[in-house]
Amino acid sequence: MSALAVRVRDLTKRFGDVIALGGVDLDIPTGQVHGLVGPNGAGKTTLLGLLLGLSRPTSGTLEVLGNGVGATVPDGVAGFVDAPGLYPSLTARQNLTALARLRSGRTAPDVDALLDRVGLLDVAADPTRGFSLGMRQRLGLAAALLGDPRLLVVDEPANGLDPAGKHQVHRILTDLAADGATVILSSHRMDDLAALCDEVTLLAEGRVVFTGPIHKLVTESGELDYRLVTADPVAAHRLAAGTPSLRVVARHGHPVDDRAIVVRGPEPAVDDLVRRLVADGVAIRELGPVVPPLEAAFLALTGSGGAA
Ligand SMILES: Nc1ncnc2c1ncn2[C@@H]1O[C@H](COP(=O)(O)OP(=O)(O)OP(=O)(O)O)[C@@H](O)[C@H]1O
Repeated sequence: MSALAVRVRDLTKRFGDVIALGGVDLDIPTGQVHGLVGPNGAGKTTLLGLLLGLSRPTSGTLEVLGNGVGATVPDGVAGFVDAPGLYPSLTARQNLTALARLRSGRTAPDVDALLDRVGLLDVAADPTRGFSLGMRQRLGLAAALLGDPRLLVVDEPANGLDPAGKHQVHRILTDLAADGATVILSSHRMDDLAALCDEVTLLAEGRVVFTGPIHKLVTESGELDYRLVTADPVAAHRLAAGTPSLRVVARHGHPVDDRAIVVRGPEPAVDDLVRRLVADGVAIRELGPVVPPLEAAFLALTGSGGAA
């Protein structure tokens, strides 16, 4: 088996005048959960659709599971974009059985086991018409798992799920990767991506602006703002102002209240301040980044003003 589940070179996709993807290069190793993130309109859905064979590239090379993607998608690839397609008048069990027959020409023996795996066995006999968004996502995931995919491509798989459901879906995805499959998921939830993914690719305006391990993405944000609450805000302000490479700032939207100060600088300078506070006997009650580091990196690299 190729060490790469996905190999993309100079991939371009145009819709008329719109360049949804403009010269994307990307390697996704086998056996990892890989996150795709980016602002609205960055090209994530377009890329997922190309991987699933739902559309064809305008130009460039796209190899999946060691095979070039041409008129057909290689065996072993499954998933959904936007939302899973279901037959509303059929029950959950009937939906999966029908899909299994369509795909393999025979009834899959493991439909109930799959429904159990995604937490839908209790509602197996209910028509999917009445399913919530979270239930649809789970059934879509079960449908994608029908053929034991080696590459699973999913769009916001935890959309609409409560915390327990989200945990269950995350577990399914990480178990798949632990068994050697590759999972590519698109999400706007940076905390989900941080919890799930080995590596992430950040797209902006149809281009890759970062690809690699999450911890490296975090370092891309450079200086962060940290909110510091101490037992003695006056002393904390004085010590922070005297710490090299550190500035005391008040940011719009993050006003400094009378107990807290906000400092901006690299991590080692914040460490330095902590040592100074401790040496002066100033008790630290809270210290943390104002914007989570992943979100800060997202904003820095995409130049977005809004949240992920
Ligand atoms: N079928 C289409 N016809 C015309 N333009 C399209 C089509 N599909 C996508 N686009 C355009 O391509 C660009 C990328 O869209 P895409 O849906 O891939 O972005 P995205 O990153 O998935 O965004 P979102 O986070 O909002 O889902 C956008 O400018 C979009 O308007």
